Amino acid sequence: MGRRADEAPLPTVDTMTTPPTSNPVAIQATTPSPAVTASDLRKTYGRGETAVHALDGVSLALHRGHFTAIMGASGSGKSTLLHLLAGLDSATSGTVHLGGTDLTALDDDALTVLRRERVGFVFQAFNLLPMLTAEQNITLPLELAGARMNAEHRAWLDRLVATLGLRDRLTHRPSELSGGQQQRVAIARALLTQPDVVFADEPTGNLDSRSGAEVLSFLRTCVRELGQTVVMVTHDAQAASYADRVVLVADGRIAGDLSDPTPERVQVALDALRSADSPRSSGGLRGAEILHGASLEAR
Ligand SMILES: Nc1ncnc2c1ncn2[C@@H]1O[C@H](COP(=O)(O)OP(=O)(O)OP(=O)(O)O)[C@@H](O)[C@H]1O
Repeated sequence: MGRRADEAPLPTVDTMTTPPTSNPVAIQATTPSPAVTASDLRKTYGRGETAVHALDGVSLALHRGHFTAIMGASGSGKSTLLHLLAGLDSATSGTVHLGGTDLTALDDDALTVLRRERVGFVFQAFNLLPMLTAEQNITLPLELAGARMNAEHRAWLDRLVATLGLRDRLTHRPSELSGGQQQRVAIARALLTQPDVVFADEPTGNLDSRSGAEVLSFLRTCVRELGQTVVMVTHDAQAASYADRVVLVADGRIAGDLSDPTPERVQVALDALRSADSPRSSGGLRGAEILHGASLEAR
C-alpha cells in the first residue's frame, strides 16, 4: 500500500547512479547519458487525511542500452513510477527527463507526439488488433504516424523479426499465435520506431513459465544485440533476473538497487523488504536500510 499522508517517512536512500568523483569531466566522457532521469518525483492521489503518496520522492537514472526491472510489493508504487517515467501520467511534483527533454514541461499534445515517437510500450495483455496480421500489427505505429515504410524501416523490421524469431509467423493473425508469439509481436511493434525507451508492464504476466522465459530472453537480446533500452515492472524474481539491474520500490520510495541480479539475490532482497514491513520486525531495520545494504553488497 502507498504511505498515508499522516505516516512517518521512511529513511531516504540515494540511488542516483552517478559515482562519486573528483573529476566530473572524465566521468562525463566515459558514462553514457541516462535514457531517463527522475528527480524527487512525487505523486499524491486524493487530498487531506485520505491522501495516498503513491510516489514519495523518487530520484533515479536509467542508462541507455540497459535492461532495468522495477520490483516491489503490490501497491508499492511500481506502476505509478512506470507511468510517470513514460509520460502516461503527470507528477504532483519533481521532474522526469527523457534524454534531454523535460516531460513535466510538455503540454498534452507534445506528450502525445513524444509517446508515439520516442517511447515504446509492452503490456501484460499484448493489445494486438485481432483483424490484422502479425506484420500489420508490428507496422501499425508507422501507419498511425502517417509515415511510409522506407528502406531503413524495412531493414530494421527485418532485424527485429529475425531477433524475435517471427519470420514464419508474419502472415498469421493473433488468434493463430501462441501467447509468447503474440507478446513477441507486441515487442517488435514497440521497437519499430527505435524508441529511446521501451516500458514493459508485467510483460510475462499472461504467459506460462516457458513462454515467459522465452519472451524475457528475447527482450534481453533486444537490449544486448540491438542496443535498446528496456524498463520492466514485474512481480517475479525469476523474470527480474533477466535484467541488468533491479530497482526495488517500497512505500513509494526506492528501497534497493541490485546490479547483475540472480533470482536468489532478488528473492533475498524481496524477503528482507517484506519482513521489514511486517509489524513483528518493529525495532529492527526498515526495508530501505536493509536493501541499501543489499545494494552496497551488489556493487
Ligand atoms: N488512480 C488512483 N487513485 C487513488 N489511488 C491510487 C490510484 N492509482 C494508484 N493508487 C494508489 O497508489 C499506490 C501505488 O499504486 P501502484 O498501482 O503504483 O502500485 P503497484 O506497486 O504497481 O501495485 P500492483 O503491483 O498491485 O500493481 C497504491 O496505494 C494505490 O492504491
